[in-house]
Amino acid sequence: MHERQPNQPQAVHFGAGNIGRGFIGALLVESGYFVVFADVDTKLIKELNTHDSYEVHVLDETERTEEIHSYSGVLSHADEVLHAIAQPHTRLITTAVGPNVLVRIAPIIAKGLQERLAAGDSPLNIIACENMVGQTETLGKYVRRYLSDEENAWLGDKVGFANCSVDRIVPAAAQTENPLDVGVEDFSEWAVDRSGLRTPIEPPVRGMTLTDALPAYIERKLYTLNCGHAIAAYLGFAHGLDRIDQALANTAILQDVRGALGESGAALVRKHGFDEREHEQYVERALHRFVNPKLHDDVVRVGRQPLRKLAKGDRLLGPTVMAREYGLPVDHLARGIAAAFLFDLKDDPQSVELIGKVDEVGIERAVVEYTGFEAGSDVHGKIVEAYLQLKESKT
Ligand SMILES: NC(=O)C1=CN([C@@H]2O[C@H](COP(=O)(O)OP(=O)(O)OC[C@H]3O[C@@H](n4cnc5c(N)ncnc54)[C@H](O)[C@@H]3O)[C@@H](O)[C@H]2O)C=CC1
Ligand SMILES: O=P(O)(O)OC[C@H]1O[C@](O)(CO)[C@@H](O)[C@@H]1O
Repeated sequence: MHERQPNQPQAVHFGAGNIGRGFIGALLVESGYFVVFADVDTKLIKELNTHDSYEVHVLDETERTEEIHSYSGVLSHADEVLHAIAQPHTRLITTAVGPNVLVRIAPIIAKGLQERLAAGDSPLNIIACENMVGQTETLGKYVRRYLSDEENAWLGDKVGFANCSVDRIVPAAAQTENPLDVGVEDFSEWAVDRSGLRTPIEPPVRGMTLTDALPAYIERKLYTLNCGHAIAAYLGFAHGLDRIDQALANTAILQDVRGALGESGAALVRKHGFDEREHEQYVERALHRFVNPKLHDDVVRVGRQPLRKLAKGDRLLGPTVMAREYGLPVDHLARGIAAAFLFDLKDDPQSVELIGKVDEVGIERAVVEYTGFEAGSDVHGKIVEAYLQLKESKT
C-alpha cells in the first residue's frame, strides 16, 4: 500500500485507464504529486493498491521505461474520494473517464467540494482531460447543479475549471506481468487554458503548457490528430483491417486521410491564422505518429463510440462544417464520415445504434439525422455516394 509523504501535494484523478495511468497520472507523479486514482473498476483499484509501481513503456524510435509510484487507488463512489477532495493538500482534480462519464462523476466531485468547503476553503483547480471541446466547462456545469447558490459563489471564486487539450496516443495495454503497465508513444502535449485556473498550479506539472490560446490548440488537435485517426479507423474497418498502421499502409486510405487533413487544415489555417507550412508539418507529424508500428493500435479502439465522434463540433463534423463555412472542399472528409456509418461492432452500443438506424431508415435519412446535412445538399450527396461506394466494395 502506498502512502503519501508528509507535505506532499496531492491530486485526485478520476479514471485509471490508458490515458490516466499512461499520461496524466504519470506526469502528476513525476511532478511530485501523490495521485489518488478513483475508478469504478474494482479489479483495477485492487491492482493499484497491490503493486507499488507500474511501468510506462515509451514505444517509439528510441524506447525507454518510466517507473511510476506514489499513488493509491480508491473506488470512485467510496467516501475516501470525498475525503481526498476535501483535504487542503489536494491541489488538483483531473479526469480521463470519457466525455460521456463526466455527468456521472459530477455528483461525487460536488459532494467532495462541499466537504472541502466545510473543512476550510482552500482553492484548487479541476481539469478534465477528455477528447472534447470545452470538456472541463461541461463538467463544471454538471457539478454546479448539485450545489447551493452560496456554494456556487465559493466555487466561482476558488475552484478553477480549466479546459484543456490532451494529446498522446495510449492504446490498450499489451498483456504484461504487471497489469498496470502501459505502452505510450513518445509525443505528448497537454495544453491548459490559463484563464480557467483559480490558483497557480503548484508545483508546476511537467509537460503541462498553460496557454491563452486554448481554442486554437484544441481545434487543431481534434480536427487533425483525432480527425485523421478516426478516418483511418473507419476506412480501415470498412476494408477489414485490424490496426491503424495496417490501414495507413493501404494507399487509397492514406490518400483519403491525407486529403481529409488537407481539407481540415485549410479551414484551420483560415480560422486560426496558423502558418501554412507549419501546419503541413503538424499534419505530417500526425501521420507519422499514426503509423508507429510499436503501438499496435486497433481500429476498434480509435473508432469507438462513433455517435460521439459524429457529434456536432467533434473531429468529423467540426472540420467539415468549418471548411464549408469558408466555401472549401470536403470530399475526403465526407468519405471519412461515410465510413463511420459502416462501423459495425456488436459490443459498442453506439455502433449498434448507428447501424440499427441505417437499417431502419436508410442511409439518406440516417445521414440527415446524425450530421444535420439536409438531403439534396452537396455534402449530404457526397457522404451518401461515398457510403454506397464503400459498401459496394465490401461485398
Ligand atoms: N487513450 C488515449 O490515447 C487518449 C485518451 N484521451 C481521452 O481520455 C479519456 C479516457 O480514455 P482512455 O484512457 O483511453 O480510456 P480507458 O477506457 O482506458 O479509461 C477510462 C477509465 O475510466 C474509468 N471509468 C469509467 N467510468 C467511471 C466512473 N464513473 N468513475 C470513475 N472511473 C470511471 C474506466 O473504468 C477506465 O479505467 C477519454 O475521454 C479519451 O478521449 C485523450 C487523449 C488520448
Ligand atoms: O479517445 P477517443 O475520443 O475515443 O478517441 C480516440 C482518439 O484519442 C486518442 O486516443 C488520443 O487523442 C487517439 O489515439 C484517438 O484518435
